[in-house]
This record gives sequence, structure tokens and C-alpha cells, in this order.
Amino acid sequence: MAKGAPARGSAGSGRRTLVAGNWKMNLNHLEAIALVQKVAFDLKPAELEKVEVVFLPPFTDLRSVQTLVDGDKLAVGYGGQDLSPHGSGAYTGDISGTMLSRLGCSYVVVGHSERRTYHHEDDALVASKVLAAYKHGITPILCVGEHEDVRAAGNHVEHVLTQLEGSLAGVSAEQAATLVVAYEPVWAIGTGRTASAQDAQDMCSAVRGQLSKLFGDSVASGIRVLYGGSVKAANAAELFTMPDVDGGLVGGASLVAEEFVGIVRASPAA
Ligand SMILES: O=C(CO)COP(=O)(O)O
Repeated sequence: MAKGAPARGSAGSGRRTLVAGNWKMNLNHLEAIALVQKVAFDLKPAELEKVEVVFLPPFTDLRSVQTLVDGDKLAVGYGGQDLSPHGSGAYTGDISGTMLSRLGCSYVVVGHSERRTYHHEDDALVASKVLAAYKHGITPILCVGEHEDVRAAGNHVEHVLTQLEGSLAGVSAEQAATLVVAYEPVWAIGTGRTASAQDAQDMCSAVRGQLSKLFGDSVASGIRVLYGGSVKAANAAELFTMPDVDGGLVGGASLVAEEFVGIVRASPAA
């Protein structure tokens, strides 16, 4: 039985399933165009209406993806993998929310474990990026998740909920209404070791319970909570039918058109 806020379930919850492909540091702009074309042309309009499909390419591919999506009026979304907490100015290498929104991005990943690990991003920095995204009208996909040792010690729920609260410092209930959270256990990312559907459900439910405490039941029941970590066409259906799992944040499998399309089709909503 779900522990989180109000009666829901992906089917019948009112939350539209979201399948987002995080390409990480892969694919040049030509490969990007080929992949988006293949996925978007393969999926039927009815499927794209039921499941929201989002591409998260490297910054250098965004212009090409924008041109393709706009030119062919594709019913897919796209966004960045990170953004600067700053608005503009002398921040070498940073990409601002304004730049992303000018490129038509509707989403941005914030606080991915790879950035937390390799770029030492802490919850306070992640929270400032979440606020920067909202400032520019971009929906943050906030990533949280535990390392293997934390799970082994049985502290994973507490760890993730602390991370969630810290990463949402300063966010209002009104802003949170459009939030997307992605639960990505670090030990499942790129390892082929997917969390069990029940483990994913338990954590996504706990996340929703914490969102309820922070923003109230009605806001929390509308927030989409995704699972990420070795999602494939073969395991997506089991994960996405769990009542608090509203879709997936997909890494490796999002680079292969047939596999990504298979994941979208595995959604019970599709
Ligand atoms: O980190 C992820 C998505 O953000 C998950 O990556 P994989 O699907 O390759 O495990």
C-alpha cells in the first residue's frame, strides 16, 4: 500500500506519464537529429498524446533539436542537462536559464548524481539551480538518489528525503506544482542493475509523502516522480505500472531509437 499522499496511481492519477532521455555526454548534432527524427516519426500521435516524450541532449545539440522539433512540429519536448545558478555575466562555461529558454527548452535536469559526484554539487547549489530554472519558466527535473553503501546501511529513505528537502530550499508550493522529481539510485545508473519495481515504488511513494509535507497534498499528488537507473524496454512496463512511478529518466537506452520507443510503448498509458 502506498505511503505517500492522496489516492492516485499513474493510471487515473491525472499525472501524464513522462519518459525523458538523458543523453549525457553523447551524440553530435547530426546523430542528435537522426535519433529525434527516428523516435518522433516512429511513435504515433496518439502515443505521444498519452506519454510525454522529452529529449535531454548536450547543450551543443540543442539548436539542432530545436530546429527539427519546430520545423516538423514534432509533439515532443526537450531540455538541458544542467543550468547555471547565475543569470548572466562572467561565469565561464556556464549556460543560463535565459539561454535555454531562448532555445525553446521546457525542461532542465538539475542535481544529477553525476554532477553531484564529479562537480561536487551540494543540495544548496542544486536548490539555487532549481530556482534559476523556475525564474526562466523551465521545469526542473530534480534528481535524487542514494549510493549503494547508504542503501546497504538501510538509510536510503532518510538520505533521499533529506536530499530532496535540501534541494528544494526556497521553492514555493506554486512553483512546486510543475516540478518533476527523478529518483535515481546511484548503484542502478549505467550498471544494468535496475531497482526492483517495489523498491522504486517504495521510494517514489516516500518522495511524494515528503513533497506533501513540504507543499501540501494537492500539490504533491500532481507532481510527477520518475524512476531512473538502467531502465530498458524490457523492464519499463513493470516499473511504470507502480502507482507512484510516473515514468522514467532514461540514460543509455535513450541513445537507441528502438529501445527508447519500446520504453515509451511499455507505459501503461500508451
Ligand atoms: O542516469 C540516468 C538517467 O539520468 C540513468 O542512466 P542509465 O539509464 O544509463 O542507467
